[in-house]
Amino acid sequence: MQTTAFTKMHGLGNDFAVIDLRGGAGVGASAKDAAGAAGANGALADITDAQAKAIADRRTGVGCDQVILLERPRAKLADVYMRIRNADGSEVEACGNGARCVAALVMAETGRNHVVIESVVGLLDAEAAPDGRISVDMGEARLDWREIPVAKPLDTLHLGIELGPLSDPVGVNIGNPHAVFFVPDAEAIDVAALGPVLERHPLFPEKANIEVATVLSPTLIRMRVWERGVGITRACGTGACATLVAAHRRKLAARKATVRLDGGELEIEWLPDGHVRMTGPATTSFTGRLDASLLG
Ligand SMILES: N[C@@H](CCC[C@H](N)C(=O)O)C(=O)O
Repeated sequence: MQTTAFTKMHGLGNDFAVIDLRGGAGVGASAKDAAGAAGANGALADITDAQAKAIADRRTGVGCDQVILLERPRAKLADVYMRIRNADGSEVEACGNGARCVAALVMAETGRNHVVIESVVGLLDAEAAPDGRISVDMGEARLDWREIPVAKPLDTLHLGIELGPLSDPVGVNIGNPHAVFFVPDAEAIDVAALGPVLERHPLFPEKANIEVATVLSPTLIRMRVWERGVGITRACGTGACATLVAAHRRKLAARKATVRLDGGELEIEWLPDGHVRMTGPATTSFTGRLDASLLG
């Protein structure tokens, strides 16, 4: 029986099961090539919420924060189409660490050091940096209350909600919704207790990723994250982008800074055109095959 292949990858410990649904032809192949290719996952067209959740399960599945699906691109300029499912099975719009991992895979496949990833939020340009890290243009940071989104008209620089030691976050959308709380000491915050309550706060109709950040200097920010649909993760690329944008909007940081996460550091720059550039590592851990019971 044919089983489904996956690649286990991570960006600073935020880990993924990457499943290739392109029909085995790889990047740049024509539809004819794809149809004729004996791809490992040729028969698999999609996975359900329940299957994604089973794959992500750390006790009985592969174990990961997100399941990432690679599909054939829709846009002419793109090399690959990326879809993202959180560990709870929900499909979401963006994943920064995942984008670097997908870029690294496609770069290895094509031999190019510049690739374009398509997703539901648009086209993301990715480049290999000389030191081996991957730099991705994550698109424009969106700041209007409707774009976060929040439930009512508000200045997103001061969302005004509070819970315990956390208050008045900044709202930022980097393809997905984030609420960034600034605190004197991020290490002292009980993210595991506060994160799930804030994720589901009525102000966030699509829920939100919750960041707790301490600005250590204008170019260094410590950030911890509670990811929507997952929980605490060791790193969140879009969360790091949102944190830098929020810190700059609050006049706490420069336009370019290092964001220090549990799993390591990302360089983030909010460019004058409104786009956010994220630079960091992408690591392949191993390849494997899904147990058929996970797709049952
Ligand atoms: N780990 C990601 C973000 C994944 C999606 C997020 N949990 C959401 O629900 O929006 C990253 O690196 O950006």
